[in-house]
Amino acid sequence: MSQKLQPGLYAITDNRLTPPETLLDSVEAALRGGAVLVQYRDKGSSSAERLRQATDLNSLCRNAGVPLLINDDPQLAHRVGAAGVHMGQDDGAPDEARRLLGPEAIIGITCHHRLELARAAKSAGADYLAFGRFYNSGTKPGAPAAEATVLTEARTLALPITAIGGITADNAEPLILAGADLLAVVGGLFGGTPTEIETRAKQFCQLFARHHPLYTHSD
Ligand SMILES: Cc1ncc(COP(=O)(O)OP(=O)(O)O)c(N)n1
Ligand SMILES: Cc1ncsc1CCOP(=O)(O)O
Ligand SMILES: [Mg+2]
Repeated sequence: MSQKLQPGLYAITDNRLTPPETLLDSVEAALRGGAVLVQYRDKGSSSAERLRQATDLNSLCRNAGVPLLINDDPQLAHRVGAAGVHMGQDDGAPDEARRLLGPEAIIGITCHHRLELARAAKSAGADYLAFGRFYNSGTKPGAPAAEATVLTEARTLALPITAIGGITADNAEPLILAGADLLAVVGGLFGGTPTEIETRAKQFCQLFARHHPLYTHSD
């Protein structure tokens, strides 16, 4: 792994499953359950609402000692002092995000199922490479499909590897065994009560404890 990132559960928020009224309680529950990284992903809210939510989430995550990344929006990450940003292939230039956010920032890049995108992401200064979707996803049904073998192949790039897309505690094990360091999860984590979210997060952590050689988180 890297000094910036620990292996484990990567919790991603969602307008539908973590609406503004439950956002903080839901993320707090995921953190209690052992999430090691959080992404604020909001495709629907106004920029004022996004600023408010990102600011609140940043305080929550900072207090928990867990990095918060902002999806798509380096400017918002900079404005709230978040730990970094996640960028897709159409979300702008990673080197501009790096200039804005600085060398310590965490920049993750979507690579779909393609190693050539992963190589380019590494050259562009990515801190992790994100592959997926691995299973059917209610959150992003149209995302290109990937096979677990790409996780194993990407190990040669020597960067932390994230898997995403339809992941639940029941189907996650093969992805960790294939080489995922982080499992990025929306629907398999959020929704329901804080107790349910915490329980699901703990189930992911148990999988990491069992199968990831570098997993150290303890509760
Ligand atoms: C960890 C992680 N991996 C992939 C994505 C997808 O990013 P992108 O392709 O830009 O799609 P949107 O999330 O912006 O719809 C992600 N957000 N996080
Ligand atoms: C953002 C994204 N990119 C590829 S699949 C996906 C959605 C992840 O959400 P879920 O865990 O609910 O499938
Ligand atoms: Mg994006």
